[in-house]
Amino acid sequence: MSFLYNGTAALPSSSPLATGLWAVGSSAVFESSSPSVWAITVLAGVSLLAWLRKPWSDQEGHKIPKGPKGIPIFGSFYSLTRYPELTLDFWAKKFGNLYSVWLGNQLFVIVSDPRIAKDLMVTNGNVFSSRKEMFIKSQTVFAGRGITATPYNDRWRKHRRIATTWLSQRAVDTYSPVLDRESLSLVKALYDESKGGLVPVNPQPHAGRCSLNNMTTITFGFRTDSIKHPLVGQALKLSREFMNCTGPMSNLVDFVPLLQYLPTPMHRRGKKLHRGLVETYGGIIKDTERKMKAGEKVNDCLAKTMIELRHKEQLDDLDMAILASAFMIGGVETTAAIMQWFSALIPAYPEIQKKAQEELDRVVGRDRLPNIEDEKNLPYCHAIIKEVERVHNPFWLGTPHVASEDFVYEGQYIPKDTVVVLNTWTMHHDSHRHSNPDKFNPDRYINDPLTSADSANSADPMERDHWMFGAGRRICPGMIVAEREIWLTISRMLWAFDMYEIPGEPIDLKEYDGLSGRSPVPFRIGLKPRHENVAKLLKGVEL
Ligand code: HEM
Repeated sequence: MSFLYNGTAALPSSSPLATGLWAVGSSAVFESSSPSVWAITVLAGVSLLAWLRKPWSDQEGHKIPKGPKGIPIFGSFYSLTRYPELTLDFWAKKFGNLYSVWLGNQLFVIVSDPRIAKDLMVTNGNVFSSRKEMFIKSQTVFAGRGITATPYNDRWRKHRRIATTWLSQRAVDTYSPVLDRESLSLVKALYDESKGGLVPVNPQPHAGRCSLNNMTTITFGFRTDSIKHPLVGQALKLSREFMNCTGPMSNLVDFVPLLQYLPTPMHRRGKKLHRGLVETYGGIIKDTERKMKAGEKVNDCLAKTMIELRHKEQLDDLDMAILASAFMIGGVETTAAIMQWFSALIPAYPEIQKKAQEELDRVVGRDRLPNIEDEKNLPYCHAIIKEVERVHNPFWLGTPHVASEDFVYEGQYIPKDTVVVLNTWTMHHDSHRHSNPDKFNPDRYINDPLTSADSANSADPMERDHWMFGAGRRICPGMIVAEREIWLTISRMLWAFDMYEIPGEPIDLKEYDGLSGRSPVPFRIGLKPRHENVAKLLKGVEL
């Protein structure tokens, strides 16, 4: 048995953390036509010098938080693998709740405690609300535009303001009928595909289309009518590729600047993804603009708002295409992943399903489906959703923030430009906050009636339900729409179906699709309608 270098020394090489380390690095860095040896030598020399000049302490002698030292040039990059959250958790146990990691020349500070998260990202939000302009995600894929990857500046404020006009509580109330319709359509699609409960179904593409339709309606004012619609495949492919290309700690080329001058496969993929986003979503916006100019009817949507505001807000075509892309990426894989993890997980817990269905029968009855107003009266169903989100946060590393000035926190130095990562895996598995954290147990949330959006404002950060939506001024602005959408789909699936595992087809809850965003690997489940009103009430529902 061999051991990994440095901070992960206790992890056996047979562990999932150890597999494929060098494979990740080498394929991510060089193309088959490698540059000449002397170019590599120069690159290595310059990178080594930069590595040696790193800031380890400030002028008053405050040191950066301790952490794994890493190796010259690459830092600890090779200790992170397909499961970076497990490595971060391992280091949190070794170095504490605030530690540092170097990846190439980039310093990361990893936050694994709710109080520190609040102190830094909320209380000192003026310092910790920026983003690093990552080479692949920000510079290549988003071309410096959009809201998600933009530093804390006026462009970000403008885009956040425009995004919020479509994501605030008031806005979401106006288009709740859309969310209502799409969740019904999802249940109907599952019912039809299972032939009324007779054949197994993979719910994933249906969940994907449901989230997609919500976002296309909000962003572009239209919906798709089946999972075979060309936009479904194209949009899901783009967001999957985005998840695979933009992990906050997964691209060495982001952290070793000289590699950015080499023709790496990742750079090529980033450029192709950029083109795909601009052609697909920029193309729809252009079409919308053409219709508006021709006096054709265009439903209210983000695209229409942007076109109307383009001169006042000085939005160019690229701004609009990338802001729309942020909705189509941020709002699709995320909510769909929660629906998918729920569907993968719940068949293993028939007693939890039964308890939720007894609550639904008691409060809602069988003559209608649950709706938004029912949520406050269905604490167990509400708790199931929070527990799915705790154990299967689709973005364990979230979108890191960046310190925009030097900061000293409890005697530890966090230099300007440090990337700050919320280590939500450790926070969601902290046994002081969540007893027996490896157990799927919705009861832990039974006395928590708050929405996640309200919970994020809890005075005591230890009371916050989970950290799936991030923290502080960059917290996910799509929380309200996401929660509403997830509530309607999951409560209605519980109302309509007994969900069970197909004999001989175990569902893998550990492996996943996607590098930075998580959804389960393909699986099938049985969906038995619970009573005859299911068919009756779904009759006539539009697919
Ligand atoms: C389960 C669903 C979702 C999850 C888990 C999720 C998660 C996140 C996280 C972790 C962040 C970064 C927060 C931070 O920096 O602290 C974020 C930002 C963002 N999310 Fe979501 N999100 C979800 C749904 C949505 C939806 C439905 C939209 C709708 C458009 C959306 C749009 C955005 C945008 C635009 C940002 C960038 C905000 C900024 O940088 O200022 N998200 N999301």
